[in-house]
Amino acid sequence: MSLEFAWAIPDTYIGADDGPSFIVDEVTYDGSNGVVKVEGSDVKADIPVKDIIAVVPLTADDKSFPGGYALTYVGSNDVYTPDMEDTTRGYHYLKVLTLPEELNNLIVPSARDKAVHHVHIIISTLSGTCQAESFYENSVQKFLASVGYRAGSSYTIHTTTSAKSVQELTETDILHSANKGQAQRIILMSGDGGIVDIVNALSLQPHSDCYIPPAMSILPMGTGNALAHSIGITDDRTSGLSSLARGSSKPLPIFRATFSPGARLLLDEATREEELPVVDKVPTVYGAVVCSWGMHAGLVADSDTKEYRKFGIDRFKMAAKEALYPSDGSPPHAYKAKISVLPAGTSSWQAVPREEHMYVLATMVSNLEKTFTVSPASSPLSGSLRLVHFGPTTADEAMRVMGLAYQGGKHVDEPLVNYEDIDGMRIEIEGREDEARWRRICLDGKIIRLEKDGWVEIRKENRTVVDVVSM
Ligand SMILES: Nc1ncnc2c1ncn2[C@@H]1O[C@H](COP(=O)(O)OP(=O)(O)OP(=O)(O)O)[C@@H](O)[C@H]1O
Repeated sequence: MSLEFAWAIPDTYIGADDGPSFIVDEVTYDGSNGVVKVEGSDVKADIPVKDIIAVVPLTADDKSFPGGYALTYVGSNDVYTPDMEDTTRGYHYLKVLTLPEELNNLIVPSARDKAVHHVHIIISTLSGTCQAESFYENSVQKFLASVGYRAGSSYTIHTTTSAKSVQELTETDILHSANKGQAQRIILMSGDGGIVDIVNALSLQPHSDCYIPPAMSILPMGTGNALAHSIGITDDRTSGLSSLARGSSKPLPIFRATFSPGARLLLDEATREEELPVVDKVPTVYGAVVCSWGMHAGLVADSDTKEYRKFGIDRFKMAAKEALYPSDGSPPHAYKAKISVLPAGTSSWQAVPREEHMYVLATMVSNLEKTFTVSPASSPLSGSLRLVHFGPTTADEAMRVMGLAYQGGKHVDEPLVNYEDIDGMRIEIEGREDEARWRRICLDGKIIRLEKDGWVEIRKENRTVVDVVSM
């Protein structure tokens, strides 16, 4: 099987402004190892099919390639002969005259061939290690241009300026259009925080009868990126671009958390606090990823500082070590509360037969990080809610057990760990924790402090407010 590449076009080369052009003599496709081989006088590359973002049919105005295709893929410096310099991993763009059948499923229509509904790009500047703006400028913008989308006419860019930016945009523009029955695409360049802001802004207000859930494409730019990892968006090297180009949308399952009246959202490294939104007189927050208390909530809260954020994903492990091995040499904290669960498919609450706890985490996703499989039985977007929990143990044992989550989720096979399919969970502090830091709840990365006799209850929510795009 052979492909006929003509050249890489310098002005549409994605990833650098002055990419050189190449004459390609021979291109072959090897189905057995899924690799497209490009060989020419000054170019040589093996392109794994996994690295191909999209194949776009060229329209009649591409006169030099009538009936051809534009092929975009994640490039690397192996596309060049050694004497050519390229230090960036960019997104390359080639024109192809004939396409082997095996690549037909990678074809997406050009924006010029279809009606474009409204597209919002949200660039969350402070997510993760602050890469969203540069990824937009160096890659996303150029990729969208290669499939016929132009900033301004076919999409609107929204760059965050505060922690409220995503929420404000969603509850004004996006909700308004959804309620008018308009189909929308949100390209979200953030971590899980941007997702929970969108979910809440769309869930807390009433919907019209003609409400259309916006379709959200995630380009993961956060630290954990739990939802993106759990639904396969990061399975290839295209940083979410292949799902954006070729994915389809499915309803995003969510849960509802209700809180006691004195619960407060902690902000700005816990220097500020806010009341929670109220629904039917009850403080309410919606989530799509996780609700935890104990060790996990503590380490997310403690590591959400400017200092820790510099360390990227390592901030969670660093904070976990500090929580497990306190500097005064004392053992890790034994968290005290009454916990009840509503087992899946039942209608009666059951108390967890344990007074003290270390790890209590309910989740709708499988992975909290790419390799941290907290709930191995959770399948993508299935809507199941699973609870992982265990009681007090030594720091070394907690490290060992949760370390097994990095081995495909083997921690759930440990006798110490309880793992349950649930429809709901309730945590009641009952005045048993004096210090505020032991009463922190993590909800999709947001930190909410309960009062001394406070409580939180979560339940699966049976409605769709937003769709999510995945392969
Ligand atoms: N310009 C800004 N000014 C202040 N806050 C911002 C700004 N841009 C983004 N933020 C806030 O930064 C936080 C980023 O959270 P996000 O979840 O996207 O990234 P993360 O916490 O690194 O990743 P993850 O939740 O996946 O681990 C959000 O709370 C968001 O509101």
